[in-house]
Amino acid sequence: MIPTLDWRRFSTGSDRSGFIADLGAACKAPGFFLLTGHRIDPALVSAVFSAADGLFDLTEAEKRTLALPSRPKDRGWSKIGTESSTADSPHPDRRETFGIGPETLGNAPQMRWGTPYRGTNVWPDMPGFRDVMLKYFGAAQALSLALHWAIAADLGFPEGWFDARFRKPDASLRLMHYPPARGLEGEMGAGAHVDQDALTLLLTDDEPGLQVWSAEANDWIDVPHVPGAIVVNVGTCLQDWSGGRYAAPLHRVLPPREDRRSVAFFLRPEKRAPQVHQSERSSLQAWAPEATGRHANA
Ligand SMILES: O=C(O)CCC(=O)C(=O)O
Ligand SMILES: [Fe+2]
Repeated sequence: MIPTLDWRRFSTGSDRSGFIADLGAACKAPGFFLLTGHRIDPALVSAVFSAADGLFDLTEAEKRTLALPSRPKDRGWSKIGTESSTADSPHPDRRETFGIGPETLGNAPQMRWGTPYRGTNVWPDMPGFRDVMLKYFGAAQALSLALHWAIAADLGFPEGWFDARFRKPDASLRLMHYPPARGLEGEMGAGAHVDQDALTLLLTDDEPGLQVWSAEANDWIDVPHVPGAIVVNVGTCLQDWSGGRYAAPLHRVLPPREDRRSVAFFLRPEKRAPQVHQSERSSLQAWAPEATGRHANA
């Protein structure tokens, strides 16, 4: 149900047109695919998970020093139960998160005013943590930009169309830890939502929980964990750029049986709106006006 695509078909040129066609089909439905052959070092991925485990293992008092309450979701630590992926849900997400943004953007003067989604990173006092995260941030960003070359070809956009929009991409890395379910009514790891970015690259561990809504099946379907594969999904920004040909799929995370970890990399274009709830689709116009087609050269 969730297609697997081997990036080497595109990157080595062995089957570019086949890869582009399969990628396009996957982005239309279900809007999720597994990417293999991507050349992100498995040792780097393990190091990211180990560093994330180390962070979430800190005491609550230590983690509180890494929380940036004015900028939730984007940078720093966020405690279990403080956020909700689904609008107006009485059940907050049962997960703790740690967000990292682009270092360079964060240090620009206009980024220091507490604007939501902007700001400087906060780093735990843990040897190697920052280096590992920034190295993975760079690798995930490069891969997500390269995927857009194939996407441009599928959508019939001129070469470089996306490059112009991602010259200084705004992106973030979110480490997530879902504690085991307590079995309470309505409990959810992450409520049903669509991602408000162009593409999301997700690393999962082997604890199940992630599900995507399938219109075809008229049901939730499990997104499998395939060792070494990266889970990729379409966000609302790319959905709009594609004129609705691609779908930003609704997905959620069920409360896991055992501790579950995941690492999401969100790629967005340069322009960003003030922080809005994920359900407020009209807000897209504020940060990706070209997505509406009304500002073709924005
Ligand atoms: O943890 C996961 O597997 C997915 C999380 C997610 O969908 C998100 O943070 O947007
Ligand atoms: Fe998501």
